Formats: sequence, structure tokens, C-alpha cells
Amino acid sequence: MKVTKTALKDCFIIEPTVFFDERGCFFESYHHTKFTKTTGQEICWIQDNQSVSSKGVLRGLHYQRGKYQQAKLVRVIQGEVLDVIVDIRPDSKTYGQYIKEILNDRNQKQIFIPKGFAHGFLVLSNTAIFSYKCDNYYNKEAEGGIIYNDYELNIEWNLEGIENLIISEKDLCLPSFKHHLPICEF
Ligand SMILES: Cc1cn([C@H]2C[C@H](O)[C@@H](COP(=O)(O)OP(=O)(O)O[C@H]3O[C@H](C)C(=O)[C@H](O)[C@H]3O)O2)c(=O)[nH]c1=O
Repeated sequence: MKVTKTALKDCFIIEPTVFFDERGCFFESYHHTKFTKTTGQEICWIQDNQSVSSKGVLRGLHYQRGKYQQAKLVRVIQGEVLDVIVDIRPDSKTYGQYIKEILNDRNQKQIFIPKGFAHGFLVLSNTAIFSYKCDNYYNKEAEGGIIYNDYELNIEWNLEGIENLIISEKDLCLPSFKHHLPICEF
């Protein structure tokens, strides 16, 4: 299991050790002790989510606010996505900065996203099965979001290969970064 720090404090890229043989492959998609020791994060995961999306779907940028903030451990079971996380921790030195990472069923990469981040992804493969752990339950009233193409964040979504961008009505109406609901307030 390889854990790589990122430019955003407490965000990690996790690469499990994959064992290949004539049948295919095997890897531990999650191991609590190894995760805790290598990241230093004491997390009690209480909800698993899964979404299935077609090529060109862009989900996000989403977060939950106040006491309902969520840390997430995200991965792709099938297909490929461009995953984006934005630091919206008010006191962070990297406030308003983002990182992006290609997650797919070949690199088996995962991202640990601590509380205080907006998260979204763009599906690059024909279909993507996206699976992730959360350390807090879903709370619709505590949801916040930022429009994916906010001019200040200026996220490079690699849209070149996408003919048809598919975004929910809800996500198309998300506020700008400048007007987003503070993560700490609910
Ligand atoms: C997130 C969530 C949603 N729902 C229900 C609410 C809606 O009826 C339906 C679809 O929800 P939504 O359109 O918010 O799904 P996504 O756009 O995939 O939202 C997720 O997308 C980005 C990438 C994230 O990181 C968040 O985890 C999450 O906001 O599932 C639930 O019942 N439980 C849940 O935990």
C-alpha cells in the first residue's frame, strides 16, 4: 500500500498493492490498521456510497456543512474518472486551491478527502462505477456546492474528449466559489 501526500494538507493518494496471477488480480480495497498507520487519520467510516455514471457525467462540486461535514475515501470500481477536490477550509494556506487525479480500474488509485473539501468528478470512460466511504451520514439540509466551472477556481476538467457534458439541474444551479456556503456553518 503506497500513500502519497498531496499539495493539500491531509489529502492523500492511496495505491493498494495489487496481486496478479493467471486468474486476474486481488487487492485489499480497504484495511483499517494500514490506513490509520500510513495516513495518521483516525476515521470511523459509517456510510458507503456508490454511483454509476455514463461518459461525460460531471457530479459536484459538493460538500456537507457544519457538524455534518464528511471525510471521504473515494475510488473507481469500474471505468475512469477525473476526480477533483477543492480546499474550502477557511483557515487553510491552500484555501481555494484544488488537485485533480485520474482514478481508474487499472491504477486502482484512491483519494482520502478530509472534512473541509468540495468534491466532484468527471466520467471519462463509457461507464464509471464510483464507490466511496463517508465518516458522516448524508444530510440534505447540510449540503453545499460550488459550480464546476467557477471562474476563480478555474478547474481544468480535461473536457476535450467529452462530446456531451451531463450535469444535473441541481449542479448547474450551484453557487460560485465567491458565494458558496461556508463549510463551518450550519
Ligand atoms: C449523496 C447522497 C444522495 N442521496 C440521494 C439524494 C438524491 O435523491 C440521490 C442523488 O443524489 P445526488 O444527486 O446528490 O448524487 P451525487 O451528485 O452523486 O452526489 C454526490 O456527488 C459528489 C461527487 C460527492 O462527493 C457527494 O458524496 C455527493 O454529493 O441520492 C442519498 O440518499 N444519500 C447520499 O449520501
